Amino acid sequence: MEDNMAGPSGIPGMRGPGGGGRANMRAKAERPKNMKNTILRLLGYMSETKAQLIVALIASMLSTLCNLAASYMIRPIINTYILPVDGSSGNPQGLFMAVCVMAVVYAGSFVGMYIQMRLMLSVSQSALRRMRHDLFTHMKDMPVRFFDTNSNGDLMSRYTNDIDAVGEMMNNTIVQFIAGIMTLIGTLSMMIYTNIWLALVTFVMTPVMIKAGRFLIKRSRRYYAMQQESIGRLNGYIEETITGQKVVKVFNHEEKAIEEFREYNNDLKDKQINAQFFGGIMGPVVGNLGQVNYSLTAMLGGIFCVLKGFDVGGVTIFVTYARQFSRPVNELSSQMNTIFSALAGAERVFGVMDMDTEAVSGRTGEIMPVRGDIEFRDVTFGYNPDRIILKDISLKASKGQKIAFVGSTGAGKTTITNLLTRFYEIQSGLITIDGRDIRTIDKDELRKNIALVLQDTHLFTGTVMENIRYGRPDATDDEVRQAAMTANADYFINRLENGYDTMLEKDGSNLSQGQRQLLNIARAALSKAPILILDEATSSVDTRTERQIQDAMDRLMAERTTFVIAHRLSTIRNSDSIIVLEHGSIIEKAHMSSFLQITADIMSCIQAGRFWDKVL
Ligand SMILES: Nc1ncnc2c1ncn2[C@@H]1O[C@H](COP(=O)(O)OP(=O)(O)OP(=O)(O)O)[C@@H](O)[C@H]1O
Repeated sequence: MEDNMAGPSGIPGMRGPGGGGRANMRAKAERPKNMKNTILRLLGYMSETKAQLIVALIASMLSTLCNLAASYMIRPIINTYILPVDGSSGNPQGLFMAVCVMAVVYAGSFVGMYIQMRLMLSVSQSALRRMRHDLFTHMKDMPVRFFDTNSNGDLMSRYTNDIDAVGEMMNNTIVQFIAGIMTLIGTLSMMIYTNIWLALVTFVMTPVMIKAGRFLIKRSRRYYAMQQESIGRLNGYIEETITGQKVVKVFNHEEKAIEEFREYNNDLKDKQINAQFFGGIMGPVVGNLGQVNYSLTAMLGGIFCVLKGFDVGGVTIFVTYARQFSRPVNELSSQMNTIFSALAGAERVFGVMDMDTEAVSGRTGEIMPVRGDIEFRDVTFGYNPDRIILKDISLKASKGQKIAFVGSTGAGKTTITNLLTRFYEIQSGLITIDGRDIRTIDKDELRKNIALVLQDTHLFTGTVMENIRYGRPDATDDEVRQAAMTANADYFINRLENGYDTMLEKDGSNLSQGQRQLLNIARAALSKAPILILDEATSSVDTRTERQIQDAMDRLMAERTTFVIAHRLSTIRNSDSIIVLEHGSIIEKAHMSSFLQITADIMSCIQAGRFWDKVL
């Protein structure tokens, strides 16, 4: 068996249909992962329940020994009570007693196996719980870039397929593997002890069996890694299609979706056929070689009995051992399916755990108050260093000012806000808050000072009250209600069946779009953050709701330094300055100092950019 688990089994950046992670996939595939390391890390996870693991191993060892001893007891039973070597007649009474003793020894083997199975369940489930916990806590600290470039389905499959595969291995395989090796050694020793010449037959057959096993293992290992990858890709695609099913339907993309799905599905089928074939064939191939071994030893044993006076009891136990010997080899090789699936899964999980997280302190409690003066100085940025998105951006916002960003789609408005929150780091230039370089401010601290209202509202499963409280977990019920009033949401919440205790279904799908936006605003209103980022919703709602939302946003912006990605003329008019972006550069900055100025500025903006289409 080779140490290196080659191939793309541990590819954390792999993405489904979008393909964003393919480059990542290649990069990782170049660096083969270390199988030994993976096993050691998995053992590390099992060490929490070390005592149980040790007892399970001892129980398994006792079970194997009892099994070997019980098998050996057949020899004296035959030679003493059935076909006594001294030629006397059999002894049924003695035989009964001896068989009873043998049954007790077999029962010992069963009890050992039972104890081992029960303990291993607890060992493996504790290890899996820790793995899931570590993966989840690590993932929460991953930078936004990680989630932008990995499909949800692919990430979800780390928690499902990959960890399940590891669980399957921990539950059964490890003990079976160790018990198998022990049975192998024990059986071999007993065979040598019983008859060295017959044992030689087995010795000759063993390398043949191992060689055949190794060949198949090598092939199936590669296909197993590919199968896991393919599952991740398929999951990613299913997840994208399910979440975007409204879009799929409305654009009549069902056929196309089915076609693409078919591709991924076929790919998985091909990979699975290969993986299962090479994994599954291993058992029968090695098993049949074992049968050859069994027949040869039976034949030779018979000849020895006739010609050399070898005892019948000896032959009987030898053929039993010969059969027993092939069983662990057979079992060990068929366990390889599970083992490789599990190791490929574990490598994918560890792959994510080994990725760099954002440096966050995880500090909770009071936030260090900032005033909210923001400055961008010659900021240049690209999501990929070779494709610059923002060029030399310089702007200033004093405490409480509202800056409206306008510009055609893809101009870089959202990107500016991504930099202020440090979801992405700038390549050059400087961003300061109250004169402090934001890179010197802890990310947790920084983000606690920023409230964010995004276009796509995200509501969690829970009550309305809990969802608003997400903005500040320590807020009292009264404060939540107050925030809902500020957001103009109080009225509609009170009319819900259970008011603030109404459970929101998946992502608030039992609310209207306008209501979801109002809850989003309420959440930000609850936060005491002095800086606000507002991505104004473009979706149209009825005029009354529109007015309510506008009103709520105006109240939200009061007293806070606000960056608003503006889509409404009213928002632009109420801003202290507007910044027109085009292809990542500021092409116009206009300050709203007087009515005349407003008109002039808007006119110049119309001339400067195509944003007017959008504003209207
Ligand atoms: N996560 C990302 N990875 C790589 N490129 C990105 C990413 N997000 C945005 N971009 C690119 O950055 C550019 C600016 O995008 P941005 O989202 O800032 O535009 P925008 O002005 O907010 O557009 P819109 O009004 O349509 O929301 C676009 O060309 C886009 O393709």
